[in-house]
Amino acid sequence: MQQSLFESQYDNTPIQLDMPDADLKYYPNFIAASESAILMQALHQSLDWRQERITLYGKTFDVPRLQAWYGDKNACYQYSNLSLRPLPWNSLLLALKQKCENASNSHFNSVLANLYRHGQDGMGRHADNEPELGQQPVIASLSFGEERNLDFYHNVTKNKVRLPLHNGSLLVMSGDTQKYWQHSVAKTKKTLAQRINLTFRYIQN
Ligand SMILES: O=C(O)CCC(=O)C(=O)O
Ligand SMILES: [Fe+2]
Repeated sequence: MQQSLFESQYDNTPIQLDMPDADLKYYPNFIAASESAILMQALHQSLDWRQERITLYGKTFDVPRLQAWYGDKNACYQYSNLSLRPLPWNSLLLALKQKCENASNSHFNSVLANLYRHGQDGMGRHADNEPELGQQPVIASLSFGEERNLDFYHNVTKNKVRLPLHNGSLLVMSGDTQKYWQHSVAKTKKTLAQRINLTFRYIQN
């Protein structure tokens, strides 16, 4: 019999976060700490991490993190007038995708991987509300390594909620979350170890 990639009994009971106009389910111990350390190292080594650049007001900057985009062949997304093709899945990403699909009862065809190398890496405020994600996208966000805060901002009430995402956790964002809330990963001057986050998505074509 094939051995399972995931040996441990994980805790698959989510915490439903009490935030208006959002559907957020948090699984603090989705993957056991011992496994998360191994998975983090495997992701670090096996993904094709790239330094993307963005142009803002005529100036070009390095994005403050490394990224990799994997998925089904046809799961392209539009980015600054470019149609970006994903890299083909590897077996580790496919296994993690399956695990997130089972938990969230959803289907994903792509994943954006982000590597935050230290405290000075982060992600600016945004919503994952691109048209190709549909009206009420389900996004499964898996975190490995250093705990970082995901800060939510309500578009109308300006309410702020800070959610620390810890090693081996899963956050499933669905319903109207992207419509009413933006989120960011703040930079910090603190000395922090690396973190890898995977956001599984379904791109409609
Ligand atoms: O790193 C995180 O927890 C957030 C990533 C994110 O918001 C995204 O990939 O869209
Ligand atoms: Fe996001």
